[in-house]
Amino acid sequence: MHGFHVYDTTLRDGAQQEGINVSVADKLAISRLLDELGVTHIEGGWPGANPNDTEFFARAFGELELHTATLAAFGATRRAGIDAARDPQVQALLDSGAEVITLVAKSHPAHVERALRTTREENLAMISDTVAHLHAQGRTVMIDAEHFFDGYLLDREYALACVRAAHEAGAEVIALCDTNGGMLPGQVRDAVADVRAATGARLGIHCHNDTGCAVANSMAAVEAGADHVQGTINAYGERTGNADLITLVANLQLKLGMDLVEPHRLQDATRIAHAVSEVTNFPPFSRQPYVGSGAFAHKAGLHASAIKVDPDLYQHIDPKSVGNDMRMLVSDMAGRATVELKSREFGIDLAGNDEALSRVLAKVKQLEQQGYTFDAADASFELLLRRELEEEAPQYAQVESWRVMIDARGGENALSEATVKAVAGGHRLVATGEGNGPVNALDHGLRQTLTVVYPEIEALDLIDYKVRIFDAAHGTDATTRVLIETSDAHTSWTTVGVADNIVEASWEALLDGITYGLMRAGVPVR
Ligand SMILES: CC(=O)SCCNC(=O)CCNC(=O)[C@H](O)C(C)(C)COP(=O)(O)OP(=O)(O)OC[C@H]1O[C@@H](n2cnc3c(N)ncnc32)[C@H](O)[C@@H]1OP(=O)(O)O
Ligand SMILES: CC(=O)C(=O)O
Repeated sequence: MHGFHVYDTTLRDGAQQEGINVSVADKLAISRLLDELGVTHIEGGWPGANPNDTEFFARAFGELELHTATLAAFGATRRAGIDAARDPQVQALLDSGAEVITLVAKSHPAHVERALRTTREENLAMISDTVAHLHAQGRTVMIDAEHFFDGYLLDREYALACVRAAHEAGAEVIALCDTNGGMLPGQVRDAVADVRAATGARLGIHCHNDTGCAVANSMAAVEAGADHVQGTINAYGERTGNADLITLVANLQLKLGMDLVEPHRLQDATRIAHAVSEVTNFPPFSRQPYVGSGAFAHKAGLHASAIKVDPDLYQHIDPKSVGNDMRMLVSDMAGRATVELKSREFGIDLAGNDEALSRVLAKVKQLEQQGYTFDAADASFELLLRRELEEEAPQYAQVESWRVMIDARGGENALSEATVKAVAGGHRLVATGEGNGPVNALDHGLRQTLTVVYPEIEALDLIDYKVRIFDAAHGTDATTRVLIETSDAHTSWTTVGVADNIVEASWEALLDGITYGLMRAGVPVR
């Protein structure tokens, strides 16, 4: 009896995604995260194809201490017309030291004849010779049967012959690949069931997402008897990507009751998916199933009112089982229940306080109509809430005035200037900041003015700035919304400002960003 394989190909097929470029150090870091997730195999790359992948294997065996995963090296069957033992590409796979070697093999007649430019018989020999050679060297060999489903639909007998050639030569698993990603679940289910019955081989599944069905197709294959699934973290991969491995594992484990990874590892899935995003430098996708920041976020007021009774009424699993959290989003679609639940996130209990709930809700709806957006700016909502309630948000300074001057010369050397006047800590403060634009200058001016009394401001950084113009047709009368993300190096928060000009909207979002940061850090009003 063999165990189910959770085979990760983030470092190989995931790295085939447009825009991903991972160094050896990145690959080592991702491998550690994959091992924490509990995958059984990490496909590290194609040794011999590029220096990075060769170096990865050379370093991985010395530097990685893997607990759940085995490293697999990826390569191709031998070239047509040469002995497997004399093919340098096959030798590089052996030289990598990997215990598991996965070979991509053709199983579609048109690919054999037109891409490989060889005969069907020679392709079968390429498969069996290469598998037998690597097997004889003591390696576990797996096959990625490329374009399997398209080939199967065109010429079932030939596709089966490729699977049999690999199986009989000693391949442990033959992963059937939907290389072009064009299959639908019914087609995959039928083909896998048929191949299994016809060959008796152990089957795996490798799907791409071109029909948006990579996970569904992989599930269908498992239901038809495949016990090896391939996928990538965050669904990275060639074109539209591969099956999202975390979604797949969560579906199989939480929905079908399969025992694939230890529950405490799945409970770390959100952190791991986001940590991989950090390494690849691709921002996490908020609507990603299970691990997206929005996967358990609720905006509609009616949802919140039911969630107040029982969160399970509007969620398909407990978010904690994948390390995620439920969140309430406050917007003009909110009801009093939304405000009550959101306030609870801030440690404010408004249960039964209908007057306050209605007041805050009315304010939110009125401001959203003017262009504010609180579902994207939690920090501004918390400040609004505290300002509306008895326990006011701290007011760290009374700003008397601010003004900005823009250097009309423009160009690289032109600096804008902002002067901010405020009263704080019993002093009247005035300072001027410079910046490479009016908002940058205002940010510096505000900080320089308040730092004298609140040196904690130095730990706060503006990390993102977004502008949206409403009613652009009104030209210079249009409304501007600014969202500013501020960070204290551990976490970040977003504030919103709306005005009929960009500088005023930015000022509001900037001041709230700093106020929120000081409040969060527990800084008292001085
Ligand atoms: C479906 C997939 O995603 S499989 C993974 C694909 N990944 C990659 O291609 C990334 C790494 N690839 C590379 O670095 C390069 O393509 C290399 C090093 C593998 C080969 O580079 P080159 O030697 O310059 O060859 P090139 O890329 O032009 O052509 C590939 C060769 O492999 C042959 N080939 C293709 N598939 C297979 C296969 N399954 N088995 C054996 N040979 C194959 C082709 O016929 C071609 O042979 P030819 O040079 O005799 O015409
Ligand atoms: C092997 C592989 O990556 C594919 O067929 O898609």
